[in-house]
Amino acid sequence: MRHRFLPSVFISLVILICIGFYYSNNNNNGYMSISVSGEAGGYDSISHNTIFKYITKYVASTDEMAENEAEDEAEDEAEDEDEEEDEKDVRTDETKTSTEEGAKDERAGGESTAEAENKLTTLIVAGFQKCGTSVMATYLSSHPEISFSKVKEVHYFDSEKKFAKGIELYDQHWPSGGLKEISSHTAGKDDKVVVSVNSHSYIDSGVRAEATPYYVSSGLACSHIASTFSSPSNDYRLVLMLRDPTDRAWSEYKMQMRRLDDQDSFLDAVARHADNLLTCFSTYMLNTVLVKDKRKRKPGFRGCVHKDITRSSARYRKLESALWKMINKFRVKDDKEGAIRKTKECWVAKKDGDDDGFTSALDSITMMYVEEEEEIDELLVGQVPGGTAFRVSCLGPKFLERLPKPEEAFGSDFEEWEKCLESNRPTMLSGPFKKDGSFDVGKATIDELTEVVKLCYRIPIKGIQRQFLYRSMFAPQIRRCVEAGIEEDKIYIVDDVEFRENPGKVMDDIHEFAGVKPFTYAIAGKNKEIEKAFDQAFPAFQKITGWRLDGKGLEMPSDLRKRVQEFFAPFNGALVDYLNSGNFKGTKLLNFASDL
Ligand SMILES: Nc1ncnc2c1ncn2[C@@H]1O[C@H](COP(=O)(O)OS(=O)(=O)O)[C@@H](OP(=O)(O)O)[C@H]1O
Repeated sequence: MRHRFLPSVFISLVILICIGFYYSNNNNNGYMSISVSGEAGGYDSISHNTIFKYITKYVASTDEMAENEAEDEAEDEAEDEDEEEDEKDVRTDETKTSTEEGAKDERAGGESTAEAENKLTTLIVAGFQKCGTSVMATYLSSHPEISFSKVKEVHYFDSEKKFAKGIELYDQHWPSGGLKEISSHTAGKDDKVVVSVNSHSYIDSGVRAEATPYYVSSGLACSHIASTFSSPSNDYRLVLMLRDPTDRAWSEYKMQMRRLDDQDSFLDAVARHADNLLTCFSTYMLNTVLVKDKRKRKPGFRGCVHKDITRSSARYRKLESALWKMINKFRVKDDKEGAIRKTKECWVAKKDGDDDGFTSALDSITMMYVEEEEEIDELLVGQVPGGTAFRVSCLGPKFLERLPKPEEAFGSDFEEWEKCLESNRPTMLSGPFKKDGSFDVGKATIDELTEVVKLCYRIPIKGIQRQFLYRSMFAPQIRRCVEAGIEEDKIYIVDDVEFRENPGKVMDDIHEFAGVKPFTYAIAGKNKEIEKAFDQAFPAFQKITGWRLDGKGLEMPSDLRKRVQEFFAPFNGALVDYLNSGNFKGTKLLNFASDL
């Protein structure tokens, strides 16, 4: 008994001595202590005891971590593909409630048409950006027979990568994995009826909805939609919202201004919470190295960074991946301990550095965030008291986006269009060109126009998008969708003026189009209430994107407005002709083109 027990005691002792030796060694080399700092600044060293406790905790929680990490990896993989637009609307579905009068009565009628036929219809608000899609999403998400996606914008059909992963990925955006959720109504405060979506049973039929206005502009989504929903029991409907193209373009400009404000406040937050970020990251690196697997991340890294930084999840993820890149740079492949040392140097050396190069963690983080990425050797900037300092730059200046003044921004859009026409003229049909060689939109057939637009706009593109003109070229984009296989009578066209002035009527038609029962929205037409309901349904959307129901302020310069209006006049003509020649549902009388 005694003999069997002794070896294990011996082994444990050796392990403990090794760990102790390892950390004492590291701590004695002048720059190896793990720095800890509070948000107020200043550093303390983590004692051996703390490290030991940390390791013990780490070992004890390995299984749990492995699970979390697997989840994190899956999530990261999915998230990495997301584009800027994809990040903007995280909806916690549990909070989704909407106050509606009369819902009880409406539901008393029994099953919806779609349910009765046991078919699933996916209703997609597929366009156009800045044309009121969020208001439409707010209404639809309040309808008792419509299960709305957990985020407003799903961005599945516009991504080759996501689409390749299969419909299951899409289905996950609905609470029951894509299956229709039937909501019921319970009496709420003041005898109003509360629609509570989450607490109800699920069925595999009915109507689910989402609103990704980028779909129609992506050039990819429509063919993906057409090929996905090809059976009558698994059908689709598209809603396309239209607005005066000049107002739409200006609304996009204003939104981008707000997003840049958000970027700047993110940068401020990084600077403000740099010490805290540094501390989190030190711990994160320690754990990463111990795990000895570069893909494994410490669960909770996100959790220990201040929410002002994580709030903008797209930006936060870029920052995190930059930090991760940095770890890999400092990693010495065949020498894990060396990797630890180097990784730590990068951070810990700064702890004692006062004025020489790195005045504080705050400076170093800010620098890392804004500077051009360089080779590892060039990152060495010399000695600071207490250790070697590494100047680390992980995110390039490209990450910092700036929006030119309106005239310049639209000006380069005009230029791009002209240049494209110029360079593609030889390959285009000769019909729509004027004598002076310029392209005559007014003379072009819808197919010629569509061809030109396809040639001229490279899509999809990433980052803050400057496609003010392109996104307002409605007709060719609708045409491209139809070419891709979307049936005209499965497209419902909404005119924004009619939608604002008579939302009840528009929604009645859409209910019929989607196959759900009529429903009266108590919030219809009341901007304040719509905004409230929208924030409830998609809490992060406004904060992250700068979305506003009414993007007040900043008038479009009048000369620019005139120029843009003139540019779009022939496009409006083409749109009216096209809609009237087709089998589209919804309105064909567009207020913004009423004088044509
Ligand atoms: N009821 C109603 N009907 C139509 N349009 C409305 C309505 N209410 C708001 N708006 C205007 O829609 C603009 C925002 O559009 P989206 O929600 O589609 O924006 S986004 O693409 O989701 O970012 C935004 O435009 P701007 O105010 O010009 O920026 C809103 O004012």
